[in-house]
Amino acid sequence: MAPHTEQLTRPAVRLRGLTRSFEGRTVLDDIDLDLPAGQFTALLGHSGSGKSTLLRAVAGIDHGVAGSGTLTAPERVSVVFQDSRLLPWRRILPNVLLGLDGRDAGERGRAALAEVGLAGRERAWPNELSGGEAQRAALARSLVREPELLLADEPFGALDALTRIKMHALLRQLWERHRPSVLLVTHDVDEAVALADRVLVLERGRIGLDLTIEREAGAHAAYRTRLLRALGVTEAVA
Ligand SMILES: Nc1ncnc2c1ncn2[C@@H]1O[C@H](COP(=O)(O)OP(=O)(O)OP(=O)(O)O)[C@@H](O)[C@H]1O
Repeated sequence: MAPHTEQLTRPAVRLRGLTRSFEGRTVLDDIDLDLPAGQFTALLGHSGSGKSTLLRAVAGIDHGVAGSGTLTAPERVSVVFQDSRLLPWRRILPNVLLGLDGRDAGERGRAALAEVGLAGRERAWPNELSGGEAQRAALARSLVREPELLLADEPFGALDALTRIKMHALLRQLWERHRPSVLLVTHDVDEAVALADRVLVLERGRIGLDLTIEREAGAHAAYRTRLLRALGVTEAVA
């Protein structure tokens, strides 16, 4: 996977006037959004605010949903979900390689597995992996396709807190190495601030806050407070 040094000027994704409704109820209301190439963006919002609907629209997998708008997105898009979606009847390497061909596919699959810390587990069955390992395999399956855009819908939502922290470090490391544009859907404010360079807050069908995250020591708490306020959340302990 060739790292590129592209400037953050050419948008990888351009959405214009995106509207989506279910049974007459508008979930996304005339959204315009540019995701610059190589940027790591997190999308925060309350449950039901339309985060997954927006991600599916960007992925082009919301056929049959009522709506309008235009989308420009790269050709190579990978999607990771909360559940690894590994096929239980295939070993890990064939799962990672699913639908790929070419003489070097096996080698690339092994390299991707090594990169996510699963070297030596190529012949394991999905049910032999822990939840965290299964998500590592899902990341390898995405990476081996060399995506220009990586869409992740709460990929760590089902993991325990410690595994989640390790996965955060892994995802950030993979992003730094390969620089795909990333859109990460999460409802975890700390996850958004820890990983992303830009955090969007979705509310009432619109992007209510568009926050650039500067990686400075000690800045995390201030971003956290600002995002919680935007979400209308009060913490029990100040
Ligand atoms: N296929 C569908 N048919 C009907 N309603 C839907 C459909 N998909 C989503 N919705 C509705 O659209 C709204 C937004 O759903 P969406 O899954 O995008 O929210 P979300 O922010 O991702 O929520 P969560 O954080 O709980 O996953 C919800 O009210 C949901 O019930």
